[in-house]
Amino acid sequence: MHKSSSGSSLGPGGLDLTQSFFKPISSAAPPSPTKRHTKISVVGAGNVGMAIAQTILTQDLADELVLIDVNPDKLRGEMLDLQHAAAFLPRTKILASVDYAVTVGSDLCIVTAGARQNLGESRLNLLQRNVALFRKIIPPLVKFSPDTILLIVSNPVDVLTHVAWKLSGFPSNRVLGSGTNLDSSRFRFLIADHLDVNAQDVQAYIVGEHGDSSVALWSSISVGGVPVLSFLEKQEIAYEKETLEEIHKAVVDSAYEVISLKGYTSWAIGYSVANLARSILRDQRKIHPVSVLAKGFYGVEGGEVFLSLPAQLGRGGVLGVTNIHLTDEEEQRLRDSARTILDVQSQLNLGI
Ligand SMILES: NC(=O)C1=CN([C@@H]2O[C@H](COP(=O)(O)OP(=O)(O)OC[C@H]3O[C@@H](n4cnc5c(N)ncnc54)[C@H](O)[C@@H]3O)[C@@H](O)[C@H]2O)C=CC1
Ligand SMILES: CC(=O)C(=O)O
Repeated sequence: MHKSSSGSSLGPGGLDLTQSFFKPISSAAPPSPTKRHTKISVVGAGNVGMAIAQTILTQDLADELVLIDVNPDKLRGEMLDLQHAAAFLPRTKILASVDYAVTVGSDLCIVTAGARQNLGESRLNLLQRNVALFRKIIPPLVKFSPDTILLIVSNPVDVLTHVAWKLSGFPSNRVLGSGTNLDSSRFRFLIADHLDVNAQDVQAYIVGEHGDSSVALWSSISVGGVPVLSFLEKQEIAYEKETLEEIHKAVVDSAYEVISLKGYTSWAIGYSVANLARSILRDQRKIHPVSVLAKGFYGVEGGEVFLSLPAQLGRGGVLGVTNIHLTDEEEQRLRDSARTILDVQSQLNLGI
């Protein structure tokens, strides 16, 4: 007997044995109409797509998980490898295809397909190669799931989130990029390590570009509810501005270092994106630094630009942007980061 990818139990000769194994209970209540069936599609079954897929499975975030890629052998291999873990995981139907029809009715589409950085290469350098792919990826996703939320991960993530927004024709609340959710986790890890506390007790945001021009919001960092910089100042404890700059530089250098050591980054982005998927699909209304349409927030003007700001996420996608107090210097750095992205974006002619 084998279990088909559609989930039915087939005996020899294709005989459907489901009815023989189970006597239906006629009085059993039908499935609750309030329990939604949740479907997530992941485009790109590479290092990042598979790290996201496996985290989604272990965290029980979807009833149905779909993988899409251009490489059918890799795709089927990955699908089978995950399906073979069924006995150890919450029940999730796993499908894979090169045909986007399989994504129909997805609640969330996560795009990880595309070129990744070579040793020392910047994220922005990937732009032309990945825009060409997005022209093939976004239209069929939209066709089969017109009500979906698009979560972009491929780099350069901020510009590609803008491209996905344009190509989809969706309202901006339904298109976001994973942005600096990952950078902020790296930041929290480094601060926690420095202070020997738990990273989950550190509230700290990196905003702006997911890349070299990102901005660390030092003025709003708190640990266990204690605002760190004002605490040090009140206690007259001296700290070096250079130490802060070094921690931010370590965040910016993180991806370059991991890529130089193992060739790509995957586990942290897997957890980061699964964390976003949970907030969206379970309507958690949590605040995450993610790439959103930033025009008009924090003095960002001069064009339609996506970059990371602390945003509240729920079933409707991006519900709002929180109004954290920024120092003049932080606000200026954020505007500079927006300018960096806009300069790159201005080289694109999407013709949309
Ligand atoms: N935003 C973030 O924080 C992060 C973003 N990334 C980015 O994620 C992307 C993927 O990285 P990896 O998974 O390491 O690369 P990878 O090379 O392992 O996987 C890319 C996958 O995309 C597939 N692909 C190529 N063209 C496609 C198309 N037209 N349709 C569907 N699939 C297609 C390839 O067959 C491959 O399986 C890169 O752009 C990378 O820079 C990586 C880590 C973190
Ligand atoms: C590759 C990448 O964008 C990252 O790990 O931050």
